[in-house]
Order: sequence, then structure tokens, then C-alpha cells
Amino acid sequence: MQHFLSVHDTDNLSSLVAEARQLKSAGVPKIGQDKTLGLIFFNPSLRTRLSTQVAAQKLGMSVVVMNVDKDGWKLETAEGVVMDGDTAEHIKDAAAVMGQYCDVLGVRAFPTLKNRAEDYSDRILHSFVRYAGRPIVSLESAIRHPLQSLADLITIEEHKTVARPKVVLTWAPHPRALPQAVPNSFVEWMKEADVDLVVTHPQGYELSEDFTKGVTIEHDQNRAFAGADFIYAKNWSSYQDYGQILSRDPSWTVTAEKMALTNQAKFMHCLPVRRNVIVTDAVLDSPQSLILPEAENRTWSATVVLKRLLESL
Ligand SMILES: NCCC[C@H](NC(=O)CCC(=O)O)C(=O)O
Ligand SMILES: NC(=O)OP(=O)(O)O
Repeated sequence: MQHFLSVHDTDNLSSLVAEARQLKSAGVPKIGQDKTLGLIFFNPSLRTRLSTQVAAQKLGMSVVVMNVDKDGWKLETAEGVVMDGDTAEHIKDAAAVMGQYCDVLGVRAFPTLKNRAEDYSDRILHSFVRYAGRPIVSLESAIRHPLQSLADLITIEEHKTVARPKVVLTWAPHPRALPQAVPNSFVEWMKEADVDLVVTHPQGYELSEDFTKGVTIEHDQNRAFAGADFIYAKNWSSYQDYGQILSRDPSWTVTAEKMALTNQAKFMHCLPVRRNVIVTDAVLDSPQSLILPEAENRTWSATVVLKRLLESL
């Protein structure tokens, strides 16, 4: 594995999931003892920050962490500009320097939700790929969150009760405009997995066809929930009316009554979750909720990915 930016960086998904589960049950070899992981955050994080550090430490790696948004120089990302404004350092120089200090780099860089073409070019992530000279791990980019999706798939494999479960990705309301990265990525991974995927959302919340081409879309949430084995809730802002909130309709909140329409489905969310907006306490605190096993699996998705990258150094 050269980089970990999307599902396309693995040639065999089931072997990646199987190895993650094997590392979880049998222990982790310390193959990274003389190697350093750098984690670069342009945005906040709890799970990604901690689980990726813990994963690196299990492999014997040293870890350095930088919140570039708060502690670094303001970075310029455009090519060829006269830097006489408020940006003090170009990303091509910063990435190259960080690549000299670290053997593997992880980068979190959310979208602005203002300019769709700019966000979907994933410029910050690709600048690191281009200029750091090191393997790059996406810690959630403008358009994808592959470590989350891999953890989600491991969790589904661990908890499924039928060979090919019905997995429903449902939009749910939220007070703020959020990225499409988590749902884009979830769809991209579930399409490659042995599941029946249905996506449900209000009109106007269609994701980019680059991700949803060939996927079943159902605008009636109750119909989507019928017979589901897993309910995966997430808010996202509109892709078509880019970055806008088109609905705050509370009838899309996942409730115990909605869960009763399913095949005793398990409930999933990547966290952080707005309780009683996305999903009610009754669902989150029920035995059907997988939010904690899912978050725990972030350690195992990071461990298997870092192991594969170390093996390719
Ligand atoms: N890494 C997991 C999700 C991160 C981000 N959520 C958020 O920003 C939630 C913030 C809030 O609830 O105010 C997202 O949706 O992509
Ligand atoms: N799920 C997830 O990525 O959480 P953080 O944003 O806290 O890292």
C-alpha cells in the first residue's frame, strides 16, 4: 500500500478486514520501532487523533502531532501566487519539511463548503501526496473518510447475522452544515463490500454520482428501513445546492419507533453525534447501538493501514 486515501488504495478489501480482525484478536507486531508518524490536523478531532496514535504505538512507532490550523503558519495552497497577503508559508514547503521529519504522514483537512470544485479537488490532501515524499493517510479529507469507513466495515462484519446484510445509510437533521466526506466514503466502501446498500435522504440531498452511481436511493425513510440489518445515520449538507442546509425536518431523526421497522437492526454513527437531533437517546443507549464498538474499531482500521504502509516502505 503506497498511500491510504480511498477504498481504491486496497486491492483486496476482505483480506484487509480479515487482517484487521486478526491483529485485534492475536496482537500487533512491533514493525515500526524506528519509524515516526506525523499527524497533521487542520480541524478538530477526538477519535481519529487518539485511535491513530494508539495504533502507531501498538506498532512501535513514535508519533508527533501538529494542529496546523492553530499552531502553524497560515498556509498558502494556490500555485504561483505572490505571497504578500496573510499566508506565511506555502503548503509545498511545509509538506516537504514535515516529510523530512516523519516516515508516514496523516492529514485531516475538511472542506470549506463554499466552493464545490475546489473542495472536490481535495487540494490539501493531494498537496501532501505530491510534496511530502512519504506515504499519506487520509484522516478525513474534504470528500472522504476512509479510516472511518474501514472501521465501519469491520464493525458490520463482526455484528452481521446474515451473510449479506441490508445496510441503510440515512440522512438525519443537524443544526450546522456538515461535509459529505463520511457518507461519500461509506457508500464507496459499502459498494465494494458484500452488503445490500440503500441510501435514504430528503430530495436535494443527493450525493455526487461519482460515489452513488448504481446505488439504490429511497426518498421514503420508512420504506428504506424495512428489513434493514444496519442503520447508519449521518447528516450532510447539500451537494447540489453546495454546502446549504435544505431541511431540518425532525421527522428524519432516528427513533426507537423507526428502528422497530427494521430487522432488529444495529444502529451506527461515526461520532461525534448530536443526541436527540440525529438520533434519540433511547436508540443510542439501547443494546442495538454499535457506536462504541465502531469507535473502538478505529484503532484496528488505523493499525492495519499503518502496518500495510510500513511493510511497503
Ligand atoms: N470525523 C467525523 C465527523 C466530522 C464532521 N462532523 C462535525 O463536524 C460535527 C460537528 C458538530 O456537530 O457541530 C463531519 O460531519 O464530517
Ligand atoms: N469519527 C471521527 O472521525 O471522529 P473525530 O472527528 O473525533 O476524529
